[in-house]
Amino acid sequence: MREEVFTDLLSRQWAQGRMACVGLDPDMAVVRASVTEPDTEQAITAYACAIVDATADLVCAYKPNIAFYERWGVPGLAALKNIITHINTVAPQTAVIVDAKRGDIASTNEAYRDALFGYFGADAVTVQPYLGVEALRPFLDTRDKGVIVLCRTSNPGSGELQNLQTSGETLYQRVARLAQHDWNTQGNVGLLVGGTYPQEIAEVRTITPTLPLLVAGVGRQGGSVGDAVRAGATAFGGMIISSSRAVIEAAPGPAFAEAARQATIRLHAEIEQARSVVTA
Ligand SMILES: O=C(O)c1cc(=O)[nH]c(=O)n1[C@@H]1O[C@H](COP(=O)(O)O)[C@@H](O)[C@H]1O
Repeated sequence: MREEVFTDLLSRQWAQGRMACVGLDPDMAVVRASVTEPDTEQAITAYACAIVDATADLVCAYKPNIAFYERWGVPGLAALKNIITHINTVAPQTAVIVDAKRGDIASTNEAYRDALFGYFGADAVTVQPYLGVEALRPFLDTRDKGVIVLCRTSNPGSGELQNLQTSGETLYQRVARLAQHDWNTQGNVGLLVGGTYPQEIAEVRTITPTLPLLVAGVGRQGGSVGDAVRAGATAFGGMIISSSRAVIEAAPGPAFAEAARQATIRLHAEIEQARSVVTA
């Protein structure tokens, strides 16, 4: 496990104007079209590491979703480990958020914590709060590591549960309030908000003036980067704006890495443009 504290990594990146994040969710058809390595572990590793090399100066974080590695079994998980090691080597100031959406009883969460922070070396993970804060303790008590709690997700059906009214507020507002006032005792909690719901991002930001907000759902899911940033950015940054397919699948084929760089430049520019309005 490396020593860097997640929130320190983030603050330094924000201070340098970086809020973009590239989601490393490799689709095997795209990988095969883009690199020549026949072996699954080597192909996924080569593909993702080339994207890292092409974008590391532009982003505050990378967000591999573990599902895209687990689906290939041992070679996929070995590739994920290789990629995180590569990021730590070539971009040691860039955070790695492993998107695993974990959350189980506390003893099982201890096993998830050891796998994600210990074995894989994540700086932060995504978790779901459905079992309550007591169950999330193993993550929350790892104070150097970020714990990003699903609050208002980007998918069309997210309101089915997250919009339910609970004591005069919605469930996602309640999650935001608990995160800000009760769960963040170690200063390592963030919230996931969907870029497809800027109004809800604004509500969450009102409830949580200080927590980092991870935004997914811009790019291929159609969320507006500008609307998300205007709804949730703070004077210090405050957000991690993540895009996966729109960046890493920008041009499957030999020029995939350069195309990913150009897509990341556009993402960064959209963030910058919206931030200039926020901070003006
Ligand atoms: O936790 C997440 O990152 C997440 C939350 C959410 O509400 N919506 C969402 O799309 N995600 C993840 O963000 C990534 C989105 O990928 P793209 O739609 O290709 O940018 C995937 O890894 C999703 O699992």
